[in-house]
Amino acid sequence: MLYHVRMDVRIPHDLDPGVRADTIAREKAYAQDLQRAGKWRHLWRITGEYANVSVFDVESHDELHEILSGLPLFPYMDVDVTPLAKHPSAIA
Ligand SMILES: O=C(O)C[C@H]1C=CC(=O)O1
Repeated sequence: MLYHVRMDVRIPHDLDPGVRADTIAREKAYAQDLQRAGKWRHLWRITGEYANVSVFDVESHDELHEILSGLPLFPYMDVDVTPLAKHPSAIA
């Protein structure tokens, strides 16, 4: 099942710089592991924003929820999920 996910990152300005750097480093490792596993199929920066659009390929709503809620930056994100279905005119 494919899902379009938009993540807007809102890290508080007063967060300890060490905690910030550690959280971002853990987020990167977590995201790259999921990409290698084929679960996180696309990851794009939205130009000019601390936000991304992503496409996930997972088995269920529950699996996606588990992945998203496990993001180290999850406490500092607004997440918007859109389930994707096949378009009848798509050729691939
Ligand atoms: O920077 C972001 O968009 C947030 C998050 C998503 C992947 C990652 O490494 O960080």
